[in-house]
Amino acid sequence: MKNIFVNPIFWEGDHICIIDQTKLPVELVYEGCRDISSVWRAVKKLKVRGAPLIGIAAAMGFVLGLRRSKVKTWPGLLQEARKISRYLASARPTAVNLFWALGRMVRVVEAHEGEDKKRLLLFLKKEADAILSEDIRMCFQMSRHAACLVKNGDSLLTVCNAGGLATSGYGTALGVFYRAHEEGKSIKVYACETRPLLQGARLTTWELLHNKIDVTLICDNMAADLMRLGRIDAVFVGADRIAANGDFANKIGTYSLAVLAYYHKIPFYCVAPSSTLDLSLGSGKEIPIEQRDPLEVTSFYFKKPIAPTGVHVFNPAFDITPASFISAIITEKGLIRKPFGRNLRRLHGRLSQKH
Ligand SMILES: CSC[C@H]1O[C@H](OP(=O)(O)O)[C@H](O)[C@@H]1O
Repeated sequence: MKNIFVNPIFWEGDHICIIDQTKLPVELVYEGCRDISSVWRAVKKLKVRGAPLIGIAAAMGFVLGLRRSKVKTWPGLLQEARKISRYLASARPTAVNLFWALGRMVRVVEAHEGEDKKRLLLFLKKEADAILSEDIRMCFQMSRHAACLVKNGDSLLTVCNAGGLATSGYGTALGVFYRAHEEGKSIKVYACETRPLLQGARLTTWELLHNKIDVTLICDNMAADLMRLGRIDAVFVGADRIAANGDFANKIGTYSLAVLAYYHKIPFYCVAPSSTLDLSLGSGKEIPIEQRDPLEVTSFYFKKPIAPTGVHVFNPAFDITPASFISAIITEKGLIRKPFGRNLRRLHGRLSQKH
């Protein structure tokens, strides 16, 4: 088993414990979530963030919510389950993992209709644990499939945080870097700071330094020059939702890196588990993009204003990268190249139906 150095979420007795990622890198703060609204708030405020981790948190929050509910009998339990699912689903709209995980939890309730609540909760806890352990396995598998894409001495670029903090502990794009490092390859990572919430500056650098991987922090607007100077050998990013044709949503700024990489003939890879696939969507045009609080842009991480009051703000949390810009998508089932539509279906079948 590869080393997992960070545990972003876990059960602590009867409640959920999370790393509050908004406090990193200054403080490593663990916070207890004792009810469903604290899980919802943690996802909304990005205390817990990253597509796979949002799904894991939703599954655990679902268990917490039904356990604390006063409803004990049927059909009330099924109605309550669906209400909990709708509530948690309202936290953020883009990462399909949230809806995929909640769909699994509701299906467990439907499959055990009439069951005693105590036993039902055991089945639900088992499902939430499975979602977590599957993510651990998928992240390791993706890092193994992608190992052939990283050569000794490579300089790699990434955006946002697609690491252990965004998943069950090992990461998607960063899991590739961890694996390369574990195999003794000498790599250098350039991390885009990722305005406005600075997941790259705060979280990716924290993870990579913790794992003794050479990391250089850059402003988002410096990536083009690094590529022009021939300093980047490949780009690896995560994803929040991948449509059937391979278009995918990821942190805002990913699309510009894809265009730059394409222009500079630099391989561009998207690393994401099948829980991030939404094959019910034909293309990226159908992926909902979260619009966030303007204050994230008009202040420097909410600490001090950096724009005059009254300025209009455009603050989408994600953008869409068309499949044409992608060299390969890496899932737990392997390296998927063009034509993505056919190859995603071949490898992942009818996965990720409408949620
Ligand atoms: C492992 S993919 C994580 C994915 O989620 C991030 O978004 P956010 O920090 O807003 O949750 C970003 O898109 C990452 O690539």
